[in-house]
Amino acid sequence: MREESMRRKLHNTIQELKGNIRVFSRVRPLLGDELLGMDSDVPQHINFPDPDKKILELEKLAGITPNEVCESVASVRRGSNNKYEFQFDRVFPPSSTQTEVFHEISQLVQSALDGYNVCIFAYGQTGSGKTFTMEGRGTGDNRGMIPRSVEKIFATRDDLLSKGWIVSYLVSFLEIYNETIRDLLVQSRSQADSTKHDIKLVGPNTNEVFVTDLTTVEVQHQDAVQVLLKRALENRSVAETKCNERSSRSHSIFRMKITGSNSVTAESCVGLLNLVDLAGSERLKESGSQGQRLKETQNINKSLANLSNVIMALANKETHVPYRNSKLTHLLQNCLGGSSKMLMFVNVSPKEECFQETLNSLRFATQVNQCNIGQAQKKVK
Ligand SMILES: Nc1ncnc2c1ncn2[C@@H]1O[C@H](COP(=O)(O)OP(=O)(O)OP(=O)(O)O)[C@@H](O)[C@H]1O
Repeated sequence: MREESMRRKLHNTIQELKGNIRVFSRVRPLLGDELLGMDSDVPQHINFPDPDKKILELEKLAGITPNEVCESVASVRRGSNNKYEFQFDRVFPPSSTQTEVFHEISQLVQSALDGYNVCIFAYGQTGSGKTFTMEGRGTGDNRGMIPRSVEKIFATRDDLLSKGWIVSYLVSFLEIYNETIRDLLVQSRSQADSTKHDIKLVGPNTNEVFVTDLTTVEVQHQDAVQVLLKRALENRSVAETKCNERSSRSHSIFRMKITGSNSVTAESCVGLLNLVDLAGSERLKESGSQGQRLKETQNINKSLANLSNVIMALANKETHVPYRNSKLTHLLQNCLGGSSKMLMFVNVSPKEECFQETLNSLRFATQVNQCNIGQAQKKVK
């Protein structure tokens, strides 16, 4: 227990020094047909030169016009032979397992249990492994960050109860598609399509918001969360057939609110864990979108740009933070900023043809990594 509390303290100290914003990069392996004609299952244009696993090097193997690649970010170095070096808090090569990745975020999940607001994002182009990282595949070793976080949270339950805590866990799961909120936990699909949801402040003297008419489920056991995740997946896949791979075009937010009160010590605390699978980040120019797709891409670009604007405004301590400019940041406004902890995965495709998008994603992540958004505060009464 002492070791655990020391680890927690160290995590909080590191996070405070970093300003409570961390960035990890994860490169997925080459899969299926992508391996055809390749000498190896490891991408040749992405190198991991650093034994400490903090540097990712992108190398353009065959002709790219240097001007095509805008390098304005200080920590991105363009070396010879068109090499671009990026430094993050942690870099996960294609061989990394879900267990290894979760190990690096488990202290943040602990922070939500300790009464912090925590946001973990997956950012990257379509097909780069965001959903695999967050939700994972199946119930075995490929389980993603959401089920693993839930397991960690429930693993502490008995210990908390034995120490006199009364705890409750409230789960919601929604998606934002074309700036419209859709409840992923509804029982009836027609209800999901017909209900309009708004974002409102919980009270006059708080920046805490809630979504009107959103299903929130109190869960007593981790298996109950699995049932909810399955329901969300079904609700999403139905929409997908109607809206053409909609899940790639929407942001999804899994939220767990952990409330605890202890009558013995007269303590209470509330933590919020948000696990956010962002919509594919590909640029308009590269995506060649038209019609409905164009509208989707514009909405995605707008909301991702606004996420970046919010982070920059927080880092620059600006008096106005433009939370309300998109549903995503409006919804997360009390989980981004001084009193919260944030981590961003930048997911990377190993395909060489995705070089430009990879570069765009890594540049975005580098900007986020350079932000210092201040110290987090626990919400303990
Ligand atoms: N680390 C990994 N190991 C094995 N398979 C992976 C890994 N990452 C991703 N995949 C597989 O690659 C494919 C694309 O991944 P995924 O669907 O997670 O991408 P995505 O970024 O969420 O895309 P979208 O934006 O379309 O939702 C999936 O078949 C997924 O199972």
